[in-house]
Amino acid sequence: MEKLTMLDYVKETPGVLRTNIEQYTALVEPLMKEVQKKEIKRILLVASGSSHNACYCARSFVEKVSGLEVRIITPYTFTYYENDIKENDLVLVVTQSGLSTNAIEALKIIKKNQCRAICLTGNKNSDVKDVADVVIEYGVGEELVGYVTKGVSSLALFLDLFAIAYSGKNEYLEELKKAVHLNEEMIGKATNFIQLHYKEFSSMSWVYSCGAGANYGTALESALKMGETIHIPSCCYEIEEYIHGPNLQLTPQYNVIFFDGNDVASHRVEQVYKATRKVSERAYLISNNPGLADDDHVLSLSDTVSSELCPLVYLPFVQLLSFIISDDLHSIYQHPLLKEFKAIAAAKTENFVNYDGDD
Ligand SMILES: O=P(O)(O)OC[C@H]1O[C@](O)(CO)[C@@H](O)[C@@H]1O
Repeated sequence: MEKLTMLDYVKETPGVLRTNIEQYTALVEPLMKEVQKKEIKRILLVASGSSHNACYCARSFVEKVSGLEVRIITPYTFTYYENDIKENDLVLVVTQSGLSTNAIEALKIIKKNQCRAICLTGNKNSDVKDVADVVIEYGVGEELVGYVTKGVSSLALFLDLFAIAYSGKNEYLEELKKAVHLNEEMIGKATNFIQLHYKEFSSMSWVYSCGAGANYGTALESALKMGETIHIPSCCYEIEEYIHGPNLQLTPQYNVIFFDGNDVASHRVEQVYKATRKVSERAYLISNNPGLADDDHVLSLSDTVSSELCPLVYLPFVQLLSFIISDDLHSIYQHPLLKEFKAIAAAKTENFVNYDGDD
């Protein structure tokens, strides 16, 4: 059988998201059982890499709908510096593979603090089962490719669905369905957009991704995914922070991608994008800003969702850009010395199987 790719999983995602929305009460029930045990005031999400970014993609929606504060922290910082768990905290360690060594360490710290060690994962039979008190799957199904795409969107959706179940505000389900519809539209539109600017995208030496609000999560994932796959320096900035220093090194060679939430801040995104275009033609904007409809560096869709759900719509763009360019350039293969790196500092347990064959 042909090896599955990121592209296969990007295409599979809208169907999985639809199914998860349809079956959301059953999907979030194990987590709902956990929150019924005590009063919750804050959710603490402990996660790395794409799992961490998916939490950022969901945070604004979860806070708006549930009324709960959401804090996101990396497992390393949690384990060594900031693990003061409050009585009304719901702490969730999130790891898609269930094989990240730092997530396992975070679960051990939670147990040591005599709190409930809850793990959200893509695979409940993975190593986390040996340390967690309870392991809950978030409905990604199987994703063999390490450069996860389906897992990011389905994790963000799971957190959104949990907020709906927790608050009883079922009216938000319709907007989630609309976001999934636009996620599917984005797959086609992003593919065409990448082809339109193929000479520039396939010759990037470094790239900035800029977003704010929920799209800070989109920008984080954009930066991580391109760095992981295209193997170029790839940074994420909040929109306005980008013009407080990082912009000062701009030259016409710089690539900058902006994610607009189509909300009250859009006018400022437009200004920052237009300012960047004065220095580099390699600036791109994902936005439905009607004032930019004729600009072929702007990718827009047939409709919008509230800015809190934008990441669910925009993620296919960053995933496809990472896949198409890294696949065409064969850039995904790691330097041979990375083997020696991993022998000293491993991010995954020995049970991790590298499906991609890139190490
Ligand atoms: O969600 P997990 O499985 O803990 O993985 C976190 C991150 O670790 C990596 O697999 C790298 O080790 C990333 O690709 C991923 O985003």
